[in-house]
Amino acid sequence: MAHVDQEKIQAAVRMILEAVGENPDREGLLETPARVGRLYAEVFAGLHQDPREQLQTIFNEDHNELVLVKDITFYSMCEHHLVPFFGKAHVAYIPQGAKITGLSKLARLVESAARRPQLQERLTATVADSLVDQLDPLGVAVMVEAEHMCMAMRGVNKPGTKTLTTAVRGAFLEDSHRRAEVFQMMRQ
Ligand SMILES: Nc1nc2c(ncn2[C@@H]2O[C@H](COP(=O)(O)OP(=O)(O)OP(=O)(O)O)[C@@H](O)[C@H]2O)c(=O)[nH]1
Ligand SMILES: [Zn+2]
Repeated sequence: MAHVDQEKIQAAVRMILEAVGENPDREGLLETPARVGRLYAEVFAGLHQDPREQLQTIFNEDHNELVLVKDITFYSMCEHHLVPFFGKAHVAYIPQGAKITGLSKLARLVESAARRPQLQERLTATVADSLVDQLDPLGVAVMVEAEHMCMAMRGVNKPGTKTLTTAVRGAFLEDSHRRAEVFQMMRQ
């Protein structure tokens, strides 16, 4: 809850309720500004973190083959409309120099990068670049599949669309076979 000005959020939510023609003093809405304040503290908790900090657990294990954690569910907030986009991230890397990280740390990395006003492309690139920075791996491949509520419930009104973004670094960039293989494993 740190770093979030609860008083300011509550005043702002009250103003939004008034602006849309609601009565913020009716019984059902009395606690809403406080609830939204707590909600924002949670969904924007990554904003004051450096996602790379999630990768501080490093094991000395000489495994120079693919590591892939698939189907990491995440919820993020579209920075244009402040409504959710959500889906799954698939994170792969090929370690080198006997530097591997804890598997859960890959999911924590996605969480940290997602919990802020975000773009899907930036989320994808941030996950890939954090791994490059912290582990100096031979290669990194990240794929994110998401549905954007701003496309589903308003605007173009197209529920059910899926947006896929990728970020590849190192060996996956240079070797099209490796890249095709890892993308196939991610989509299986
Ligand atoms: N590239 C990218 N675009 C996104 C993402 N999230 C939302 N958008 C898009 O951001 C765009 C914002 O477009 P604007 O024309 O400024 O806003 P708008 O009038 O609300 O646009 P519509 O959604 O088309 O109604 C829309 O096309 C959204 O689909 C994202 O993660 N990446
Ligand atoms: Zn949006």
